[in-house]
Amino acid sequence: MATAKVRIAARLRPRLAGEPTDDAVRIVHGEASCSNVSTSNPNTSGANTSAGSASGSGTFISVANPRDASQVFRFPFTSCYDAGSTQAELFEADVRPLVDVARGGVTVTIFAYGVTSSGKTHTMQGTRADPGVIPRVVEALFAAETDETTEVTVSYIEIYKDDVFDLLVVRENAPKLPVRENDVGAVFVAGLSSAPVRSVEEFDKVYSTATARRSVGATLLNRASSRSHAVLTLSLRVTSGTHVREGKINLVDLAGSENNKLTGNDPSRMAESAAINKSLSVLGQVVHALNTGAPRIPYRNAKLTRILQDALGGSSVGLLICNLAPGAKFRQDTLNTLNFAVRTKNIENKPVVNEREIRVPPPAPAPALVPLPKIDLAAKLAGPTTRAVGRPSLVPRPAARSSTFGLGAAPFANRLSVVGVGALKEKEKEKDEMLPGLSEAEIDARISRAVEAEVARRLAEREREMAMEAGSSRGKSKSPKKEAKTLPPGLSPLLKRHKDLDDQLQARLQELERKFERGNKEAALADVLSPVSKKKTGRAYVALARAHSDKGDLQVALDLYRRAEAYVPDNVKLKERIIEIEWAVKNGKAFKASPKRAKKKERKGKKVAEVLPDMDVDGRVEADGGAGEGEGEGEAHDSDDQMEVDEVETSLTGRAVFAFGAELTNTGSKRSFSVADGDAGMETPAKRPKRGAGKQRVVVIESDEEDEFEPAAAPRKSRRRIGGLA
Ligand SMILES: Nc1ncnc2c1ncn2[C@@H]1O[C@H](COP(=O)(O)OP(=O)(O)OP(=O)(O)O)[C@@H](O)[C@H]1O
Repeated sequence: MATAKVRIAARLRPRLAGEPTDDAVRIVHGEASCSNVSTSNPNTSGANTSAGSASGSGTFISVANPRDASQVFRFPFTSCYDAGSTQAELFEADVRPLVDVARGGVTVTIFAYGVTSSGKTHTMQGTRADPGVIPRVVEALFAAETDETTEVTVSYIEIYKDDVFDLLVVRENAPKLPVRENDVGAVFVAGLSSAPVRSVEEFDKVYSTATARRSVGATLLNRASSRSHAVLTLSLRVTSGTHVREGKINLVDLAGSENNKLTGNDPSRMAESAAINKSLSVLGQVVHALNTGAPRIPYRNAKLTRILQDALGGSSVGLLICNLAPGAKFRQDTLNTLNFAVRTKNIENKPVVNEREIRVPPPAPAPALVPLPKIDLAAKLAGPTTRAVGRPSLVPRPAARSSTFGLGAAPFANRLSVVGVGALKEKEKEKDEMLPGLSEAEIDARISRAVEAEVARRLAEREREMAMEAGSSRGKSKSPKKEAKTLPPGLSPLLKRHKDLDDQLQARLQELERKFERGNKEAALADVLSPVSKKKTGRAYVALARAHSDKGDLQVALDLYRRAEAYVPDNVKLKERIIEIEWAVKNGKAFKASPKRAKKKERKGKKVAEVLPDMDVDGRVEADGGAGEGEGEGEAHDSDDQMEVDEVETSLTGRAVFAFGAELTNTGSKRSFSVADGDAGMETPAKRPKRGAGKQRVVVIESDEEDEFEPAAAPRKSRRRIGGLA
């Protein structure tokens, strides 16, 4: 399958009671021409003649610049839904086609993104009276009239404060689940349960029970605000004749980015908010890294991005629904959301079709001279002779959580299956050597005896080993006998072996978790510091790292730079430095940092340095738009307003330019843009014209292939929030 870009649909929610009416954010149906919309266009919403929604090259979202009323930003997307749009319209135009894609054996990920209270849950879940994407997808799956049989299995997780919980089990019994990667690199949630559903009603039951477990809380902006990201996965197994296709639909309701000044969050909500904002920030970094072709994509920096890895630059087909809240109050958030959408739009996935043939075993040829053996069907069904048919699934299948042996069960099962495979091979051998005339039951009985003998032999061997180990450690251990006595009386050797394997596995897992915790300690500390403290700490580490790097002590420098990264995770320049030093260390090369520039305060006076505390990776103060190395993206993320840093970046020429996606992508044609009324908008703040001076400028933030670029201008932006360490 060819590459597929992530599709974007933007939806503006209606004004809620009490919200002021203003035109800060609008969907403009220009020359919207549904007639010229082709359904083959990857970002086309299809024929949609409703006044409530629109698609086509003339439709755009218009947002007045929050800092300069004379500017209007335009975001031309081909799927734009205004406040009057219905759930059915969005579903029919943008979602239903993807249901068919999933039925074809592809993984589809649909995620709702937007500021808190922008309508994500309404869009994904909806209400009984006005169902959203999720119930409609399920209905479409079961309503499909086809000769194929579709089996649907549901799993449902929430990511709450960067921990993954299974929503299909009651919270008291739901431990945090680890996210793991299988040997082909597919990410999965280990120990996640799933439930087969055979009808809309069955799904409804499972879904509504699980949804009630989701973490929801009231904020000033939303009485029922989602405090977690929720990922509902519908796994499809479509059988058509001798072919099976395995597709998946991930339906993601992200928690909304939050501005704590508006949400009025209390301390516990603030902690949730920090986790939400951090994971969304990592999502932004992933998108940015993909767009800039970065060598390392920071999927691992948050569980959310690890889980969505396949949807972002992976093998799935993606649809991003951007939910927008109307009005000037949310204008900055709206710009951030649209900025994110523009960048996401350029991500290319390489969808993979999971299809295989069911191999039906050929009928055994009848022996010419030998009488046909009598087949004991019961023994055949009960015995260990069942053989796997066809290739293994391409979809990772974590161990079922229902096992009484918990995490230890999987490896034990594997060991047993090793015995089983051996037995099967023996069976084949035996079968070949078998005198004709033996019945299937007799063959199976022999096999069973062989398997039992093998199991008994291995257990005895293991027992002997354990006895020897116990003997050799008797002198060291205080009371080995006592330890042995702690085993439940009458525990069979088989169960003992289970326990050993369980213990070994648990110890290994704990060791891994400890390593992971150690690795994340800095990040955890960084989470609780204020933005200013984070920056200061990051700066201190950078200065120290620089000193070591100058001394040629690169390994220590690298370690310190990495620690700095935990405090300023978005600093592009710092990341680059880390990569450079990693390379130097790996290849045994010397590393020479660029010479330090004069500090800002030395150049412009101390006062300026104090009010512009941004610095580069080596601890230098960054000039305000001055020539230099300030290509790093905004780094001054804080939990209140972290996405603001995406708005402006300093170009290599020292001019402020948009970071609204298009110019950051690796599609050369979108890198540059001009300014409507001269170059004024591109200048540094000192050179900017006064607000409102002259005619209104229109800035087109991104363009679809069919859209023409219009003049652009830079938004006014407090540069103090931006510069950063790089
Ligand atoms: N298209 C719509 N039509 C009618 N009401 C809507 C629409 N979109 C959102 N709403 C209403 O707006 C409010 C906020 O919506 P919702 O809870 O879906 O936001 P959210 O983005 O999921 O918020 P959070 O991130 O805080 O969970 C709700 O009362 C919801 O019913």
